Amino acid sequence: MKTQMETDLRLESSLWVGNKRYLAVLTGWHLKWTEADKKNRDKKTVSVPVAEVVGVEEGRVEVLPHKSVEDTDRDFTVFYVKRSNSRTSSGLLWRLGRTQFTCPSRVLRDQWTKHLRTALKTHSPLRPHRLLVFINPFGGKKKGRQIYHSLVAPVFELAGISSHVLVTERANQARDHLLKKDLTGFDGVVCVGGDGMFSEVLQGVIGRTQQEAGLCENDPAVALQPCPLHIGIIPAGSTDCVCYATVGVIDPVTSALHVVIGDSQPLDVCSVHHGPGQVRYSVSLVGYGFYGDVLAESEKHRWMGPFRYDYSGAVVFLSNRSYRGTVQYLPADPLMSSPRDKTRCLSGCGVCAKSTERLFTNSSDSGSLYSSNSGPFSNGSEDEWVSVDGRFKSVSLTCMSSSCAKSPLGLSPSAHLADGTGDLILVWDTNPLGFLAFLYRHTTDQDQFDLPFVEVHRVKAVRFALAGGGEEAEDSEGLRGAVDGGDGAYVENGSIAGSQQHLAAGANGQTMTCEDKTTSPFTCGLCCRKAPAVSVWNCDGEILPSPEICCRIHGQLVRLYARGIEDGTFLEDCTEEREECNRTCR
Ligand SMILES: CCCCCCCCCCCCC/C=C/[C@@H](O)[C@H](COP(=O)(O)O)NC(=O)CCCCCCCCCCCCCCC
Ligand SMILES: Nc1ncnc2c1ncn2[C@@H]1O[C@H](COP(=O)(O)OP(=O)(O)O)[C@@H](O)[C@H]1O
Ligand SMILES: [Ca+2]
Repeated sequence: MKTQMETDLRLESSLWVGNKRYLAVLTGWHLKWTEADKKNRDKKTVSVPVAEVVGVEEGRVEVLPHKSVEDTDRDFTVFYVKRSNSRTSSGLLWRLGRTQFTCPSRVLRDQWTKHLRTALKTHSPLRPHRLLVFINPFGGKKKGRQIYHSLVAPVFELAGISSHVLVTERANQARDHLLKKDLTGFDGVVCVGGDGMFSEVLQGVIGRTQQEAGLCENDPAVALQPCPLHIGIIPAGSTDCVCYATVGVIDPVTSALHVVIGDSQPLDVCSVHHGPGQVRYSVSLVGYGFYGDVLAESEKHRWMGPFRYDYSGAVVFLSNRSYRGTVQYLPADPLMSSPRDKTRCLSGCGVCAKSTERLFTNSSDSGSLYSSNSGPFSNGSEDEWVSVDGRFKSVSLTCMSSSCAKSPLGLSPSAHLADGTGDLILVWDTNPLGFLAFLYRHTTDQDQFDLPFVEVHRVKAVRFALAGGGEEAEDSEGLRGAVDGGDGAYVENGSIAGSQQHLAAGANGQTMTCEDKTTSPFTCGLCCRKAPAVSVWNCDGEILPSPEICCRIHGQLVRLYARGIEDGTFLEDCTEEREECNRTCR
């Protein structure tokens, strides 16, 4: 049955596109045009969801590279999202589609443009009108400014968005701006840069929301307030993992189009408490051991650009370190999903939708996946925690798949963007070949968890402590956890004598000079034969000063201008008529 709104907006006319006549129809939800003078079976219909119309302009208009308007009074131009199936990435590339229509009269032209604009307002309530844009001019290959001005700004302009652009002059400027300045009138914040830049915006937006709600964000027991400002990411960094995992491609135009049509993707956030009053937020990687060491090493080679991670990855791999520690985790409900279930979180994901229901319809949860009596930090829940200790090559926690160009399926391919859980990946000490196999599997579709020294758990919270309360004086294989796998062959590499200096460095967050005068404790595995006993935490590309942390996943704390990864194979089935499709074509 048609709704009143659909009936009111319906418009049907015979229009021209070039020298062909089309029957154009605007219903409540779609704009369609079908060739009029063809036999039935040759007829092609182009169908664009109103939600994916970017803008409507009078005249014959071109946009990229520069806007030009040929002002004729019977023409109008529609700009919309057009998909192309990119073979190199997991999602779909979006391009700006453009069709110029000619009407029989000016009156009809004005009717079309008016109806289309009304339909846009009605169907896309989240389209931004005013955006705050931060550009990191030094991210990735240092092309942030160019990317924004040549590819993104014209799309924003076409969609009638007014943008306030700030090119940052120092690290943390975007975060401080969001924490302190007047943000009235902005619908969203866009960051042009990499994961580090996104992380700044994340800290700022979450911090500001909690300040305004009068909540203490440093308290891991507090249910944080979801953020009202949407965040858009224009990828111009090194790893660009948050963009890749939420859109499926690294492409500034695709991301700009998600912003202008007001797409909305909720995202889980992990609060990482790393000392009294110290909190950071992460969405992709909280990693100790390998990923911490790679980040620490890579900071010395920033001049290499994105390649610094490959270089540092190889250096750290060759240094063959492992670290002792105690990991505790609070398992998530195993009936909801599992990190080994081989499903993927795609646009319109059912698991995330169930989580939205649980989060926002159950009032006793007061906006949190933790009810008051089963929360990880409330009294009486200690027995729900699982504890393992031993020697690890790497301990990682991710709230989402963390896919990126290096690893197209990511750190945890079945993780969900918005299910209120994270995946904890424990890689026990093993021989270098085993660890290389683990790393290598990230670049293929082989299961990196199907190895005897790897385990993965879907969790709501995690705690990490140095084994023996930070006293790294003894190194006992007896501390090894119950899970078998690592052969302990390289235990001597982590032997402690002589490495106290490095332990102090890790714990205080200071850079110290090792006995052999290297500048960082993280390279001493190569230069002084005695590896440090303690690694650092990599929190979305930021080194944390403390090795002892406590993490909690906050379900759907922020929203991005994105819609999750669109499944290209699905699209192939429904390019003609997309009426029934509520996933890719919504
Ligand atoms: C043998 C090939 C191994 C490939 C292993 C690929 C694993 C990739 C997992 C990537 C997870 C990414 C999570 C995102 C982290 C970002 O927040 C964060 C900040 O990004 P930004 O600088 O863009 O702001 N990025 C990072 O911390 C970088 C982590 C990257 C790790 C790459 C490791 C490469 C390893 C290469 C090993 C080579 C072994 C060679 C043996 C001879
Ligand atoms: N103007 C600036 N100068 C120096 N550092 C900056 C500036 N603006 C942002 N940053 C910092 O640069 C770091 C890396 O930025 P990012 O955009 O993530 O690039 P990349 O992906 O190459 O690391 C971020 O942590 C951010 O805080
Ligand atoms: Ca999640």
